[in-house]
Amino acid sequence: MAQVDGIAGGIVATGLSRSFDGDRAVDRVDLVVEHGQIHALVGLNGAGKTTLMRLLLGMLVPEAGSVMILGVPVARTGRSVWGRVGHMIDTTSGYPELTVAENLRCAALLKRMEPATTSQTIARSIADLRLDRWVDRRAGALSSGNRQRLGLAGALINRPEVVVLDEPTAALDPAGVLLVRAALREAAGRGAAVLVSSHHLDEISRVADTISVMHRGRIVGNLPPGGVDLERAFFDLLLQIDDRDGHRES
Ligand SMILES: Nc1ncnc2c1ncn2[C@@H]1O[C@H](COP(=O)(O)OP(=O)(O)OP(=O)(O)O)[C@@H](O)[C@H]1O
Repeated sequence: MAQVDGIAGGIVATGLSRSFDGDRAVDRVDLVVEHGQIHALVGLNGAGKTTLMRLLLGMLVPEAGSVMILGVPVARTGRSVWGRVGHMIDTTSGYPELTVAENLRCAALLKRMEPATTSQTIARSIADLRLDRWVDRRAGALSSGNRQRLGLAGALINRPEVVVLDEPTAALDPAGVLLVRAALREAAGRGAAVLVSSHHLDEISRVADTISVMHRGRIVGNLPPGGVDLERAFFDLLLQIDDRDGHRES
């Protein structure tokens, strides 16, 4: 288990900041995503959730701060670490010209999975995400919800120890939402550190162990998982922060 200054975590971020054109998208964020936990990130459009996830995964370089993934500084991670991480940041996942089955074979290859078990793993993954009907369809010709299912199947194919999913249910039907919920529980249940963003407070509250609220690039507080009237608690927190920082709009 990754251990940093006494903090155990699949992901440990400290003081992360990143600006675009002089505007702070992520502002001095500290975050720990522990093994066996589902950590949800909620916030308004433009709050900085995707940018934070990109920083955590080394897709963007921070101006300040540091990230450790599975105990290794993100800038120094190699294939051995990335083979233990699964993520879905873009909703248009997968190579559009390849079929569902071919995309999953690519994902398995990139994760350096055992060739002997790859076919079995792909079959399991297709069944888990209920993609059976679409195995031979090109990713580019899938509906947005099935494309998202394909992205999830690819992200989870190697049973990763760290999972980062940006709005994994955004395009999904109610059946897909249930599958994601089960997949998140399964991942955390076997000890993975799971970070997931969502705009659906009630839905995320059913699975999350921790709900962090992001606002104007900062993590400004937590919501109680399973709590009642989370929307109200969410907006109360944002108003309180805006009042404190002089951002209140009349
Ligand atoms: N590549 C980029 N170039 C310029 N600005 C960017 C870039 N990526 C993000 N931003 C800006 O950073 C801020 C945070 O965006 P981000 O996508 O991280 O928010 P978000 O919380 O994920 O939003 P949403 O809920 O709408 O997906 C926004 O003001 C956005 O316009």
